[in-house]
Amino acid sequence: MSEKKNPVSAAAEKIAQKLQDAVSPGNELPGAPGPEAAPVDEPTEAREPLPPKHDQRGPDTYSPTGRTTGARQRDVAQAGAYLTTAQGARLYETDHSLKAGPRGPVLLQDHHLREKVTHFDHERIPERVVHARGAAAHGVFRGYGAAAGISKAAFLAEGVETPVFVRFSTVLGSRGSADTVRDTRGFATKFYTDEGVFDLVGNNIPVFFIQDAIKFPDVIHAGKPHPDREIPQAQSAHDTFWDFVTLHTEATHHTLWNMSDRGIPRSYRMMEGFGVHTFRLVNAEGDTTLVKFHWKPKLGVHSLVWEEAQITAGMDPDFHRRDLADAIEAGAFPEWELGVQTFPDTEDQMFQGIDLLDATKLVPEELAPVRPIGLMTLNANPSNFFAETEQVAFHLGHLVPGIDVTNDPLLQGRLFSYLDTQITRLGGPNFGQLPINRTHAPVNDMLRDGMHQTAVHRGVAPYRPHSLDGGCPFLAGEETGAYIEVPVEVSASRKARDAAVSFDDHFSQARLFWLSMTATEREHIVAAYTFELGKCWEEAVKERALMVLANIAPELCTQVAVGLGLPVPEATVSLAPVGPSPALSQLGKEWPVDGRIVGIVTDGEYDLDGVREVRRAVLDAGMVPLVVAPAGGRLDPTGDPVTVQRTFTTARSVEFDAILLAGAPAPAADAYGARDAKADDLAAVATGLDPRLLLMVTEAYRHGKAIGAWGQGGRVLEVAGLPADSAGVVSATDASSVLRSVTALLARHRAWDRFTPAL
Ligand code: HEM
Repeated sequence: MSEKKNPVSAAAEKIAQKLQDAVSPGNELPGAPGPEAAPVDEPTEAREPLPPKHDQRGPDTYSPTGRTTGARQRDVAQAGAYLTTAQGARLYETDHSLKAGPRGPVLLQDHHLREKVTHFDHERIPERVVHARGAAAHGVFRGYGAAAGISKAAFLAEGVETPVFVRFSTVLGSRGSADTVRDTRGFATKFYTDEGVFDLVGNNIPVFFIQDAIKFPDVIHAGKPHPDREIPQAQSAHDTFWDFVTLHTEATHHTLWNMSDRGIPRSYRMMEGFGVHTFRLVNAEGDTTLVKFHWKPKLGVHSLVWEEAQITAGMDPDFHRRDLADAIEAGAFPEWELGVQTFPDTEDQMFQGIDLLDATKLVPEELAPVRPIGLMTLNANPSNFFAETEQVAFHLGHLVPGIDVTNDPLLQGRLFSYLDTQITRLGGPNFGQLPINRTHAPVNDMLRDGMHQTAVHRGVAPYRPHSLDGGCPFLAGEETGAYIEVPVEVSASRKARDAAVSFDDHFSQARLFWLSMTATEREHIVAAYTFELGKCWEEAVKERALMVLANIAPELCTQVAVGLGLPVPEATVSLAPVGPSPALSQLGKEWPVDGRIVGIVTDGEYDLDGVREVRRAVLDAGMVPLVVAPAGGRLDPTGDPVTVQRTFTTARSVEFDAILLAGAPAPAADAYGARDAKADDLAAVATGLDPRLLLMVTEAYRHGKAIGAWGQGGRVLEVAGLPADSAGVVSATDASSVLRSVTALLARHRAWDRFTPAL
């Protein structure tokens, strides 16, 4: 089968299958592989979350009498054919409570009722105080060995494979908020190494709002909804956020990234990740190197446009979550290379004038290239959201030999905060025993008791040294043990609530970022500031924000001021003499098109052969075709049927990366949809085209998406007023040449020429 030769294509086909509108049995996609037809090089077993090795350790099953003290937890969860109570008693009824007669009061003795309702009453745990909304996946990390000279961490050695669990998140929103809001994204990775767990808890933005963790409660209080009415949800477009970031101008650089396209990623699969802080690596000889960690996505870094992000938040609030899960389920496993920028571990911990302990600063890749040291592949979805994604607990203090922290004051505060919050969030100090948090290395600690203790520890002497339990745990040597502090000198100084003078520079790198953007990206930034500040109520906050922008770039400040209708202020500092870092721009590069979603619009009759052909070609290119028609069901059911996956009632342009027009569907093909047509769409109806199709096409055009048409499809372009020679619009006589041109456009993500930058 061709799917076996081309796993990407097979993966795309499976995504297409997954994305179908409620397809009835027997209505499968023609040619779609069944579950048994998984691609050969992606065995289905590999997609199962790997059971923690620690599951087999002694204490779980130990009992002084030699019998097990209970079934192992994984056997308890839903084993057996009968419905039971939590105690394993089989139930014959679960829909009626025990009453004194059919119409009588409920009896207190009904244990099944009380157990069921009580457990339900306690099902929720507090959401994370930040990063509450997230999605996660299992995978594997494979070391390249390129870091062997600078770190003795065993999992970085060549060819070593380490299971990982990654959770992506937004920061400000609650658990139920939308995925596509403008925000920073969390990118936290747990490596289950043979030497213990290593967590890399980063973001998709390489700098942070604040330089010292003591301000974290403040920045989060400012960014979260206002405490009186708890609005707005999951947004920074409100007074308190802008009040904070303009009073604490160290936040300027991170805020600028949020206002750029990085604040609205197209997919978790298309985001970079950054460890943000500088870490210290230690090699076998004890030599140290300072590093910054980077995750580079194989699919490139891509973003939504703002209107698209807003529409998506309503049409599909789970857009990113769904995208990640569907891709993995289909075998289109997302991949990132882990890389490091390396710096000499000098006494001042500066690199070319950049303070490596200041988390509001990045080091341009042109000055310190990112050296790849391993590859991460996400290849399995969690089996249970709560057990895994919700209960996972990351911590910067989870370190392995060869990786150490630095004195970055933001990092130092984080070392305290995560364990502390998790004790509340996960209900006690034993959350490390939850399956998703368990290390895969053997454990022999002296931590005892506490809420939710599930280990049955042996012996009487949980202290060291001891002489009672017939063997005292060994201590590792300095070379192999973790938490050996690198003997860096701590300069004798006076205690002070203070920071280094270099921390006072709040604008130079914001300017560097601005200068690194293309004209189109700058226009998006101007629009984002104008939107966000336009949502603020307090004039003083807006004026202060303009003063901050004047210190970054006068042209940015002027454009935003025009949009807000406010005077342009003078800069309060002289503009920093910095140059651009072209690596920071997302544009001008070409990337693989794997997993891109292509909508194929048909009227249901015209050129169905072209539709079949283009659908097959989209799959062969590793992309996902979704057939859109006026009504659901199957087209040409007696011939070679084509399944309709979206109708004009369920489809919206935001779901597609590109649209192919194979026909020109008429309105009122479905009566309900026709009623949807608004009065101002009547003109469109008069043209003989379904107004919802015109909305889809004009929206896609506004969002810079590639649009292709052939045959009857060309009429849609005409009615929509899109000349066939406009940027990113392709018209030809046959389906294959249209798809060829559209695929080439997709490699650049959008038809960027369609935006007409003023800057
Ligand atoms: C470079 C700066 C920072 C980055 C990159 C960062 C990243 C993250 C990420 C990715 C998460 C979500 C982890 C998950 O998916 O479970 C998270 C959660 C959290 N962060 Fe940070 N953070 C930063 C700064 C801080 C600071 C300064 C503090 C506190 C002083 C802090 C406190 C927290 C807390 C309390 C949570 C919730 C943890 C949990 O409930 O498990 N973060 N952070």
